[in-house]
Amino acid sequence: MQFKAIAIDIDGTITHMDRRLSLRAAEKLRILDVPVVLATGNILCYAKATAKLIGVCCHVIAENGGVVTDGFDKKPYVSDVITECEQAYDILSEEFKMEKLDSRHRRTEIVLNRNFDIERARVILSNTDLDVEIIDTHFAIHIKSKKINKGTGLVRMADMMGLKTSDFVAIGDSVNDKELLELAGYSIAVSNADDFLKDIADHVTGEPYGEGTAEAIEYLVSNGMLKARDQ
Ligand SMILES: O=C(O)COP(=O)(O)O
Ligand SMILES: [Mg+2]
Repeated sequence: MQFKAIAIDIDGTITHMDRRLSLRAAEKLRILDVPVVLATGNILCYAKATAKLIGVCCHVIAENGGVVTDGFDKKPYVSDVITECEQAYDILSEEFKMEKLDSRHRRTEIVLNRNFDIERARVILSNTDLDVEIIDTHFAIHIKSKKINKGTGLVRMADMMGLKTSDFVAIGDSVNDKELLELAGYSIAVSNADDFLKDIADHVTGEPYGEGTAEAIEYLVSNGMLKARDQ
């Protein structure tokens, strides 16, 4: 089966463990002859800069699906879900000293340094009626609305591109990639991924991090599942 596009996570999937971009993964993505959608928990300007620097076009799902755009200079779609996240943050601040990350640029969720007791925070929030969850991607902790995720972002993006979510291959490493991998027509987890993600993926790479993604793209191209440009 040939797929029409790829949606791919950034941290832990096209990077090394320390978040340096894997140049091998970037080069493999750049030579694909299908649209490359970066799908990330990072903020929009970070994701757009990553797309620009890799040399792929402008399809970005940022903030775990809260922010979606199909053009570098277009006004993005921004979900209206920040208020509950702020209320959750205010409640948790009474208990923990927390450090927000990128807060000036983050529009739909709150991201925190991984330096407080998440389990305890989850218990506190479970005693409220807020429709939010706390997720830990191993890179940061997100207080996010349960109404959005990279899967809802993919539905929106597919619609904008005139595609179905099943037309996509998806690659990821972490809990915030679950819905993305579930909705894609074919899903790949890099070998450093959380075990539960490897269990739901159609294919798991032998190599970890960006090396795993480079391996995955070679596999997809050599099996006729994605088209690459002639070299
Ligand atoms: O924002 C994070 O915590 C991780 O980012 P990612 O979705 O690109 O892996
Ligand atoms: Mg990741």
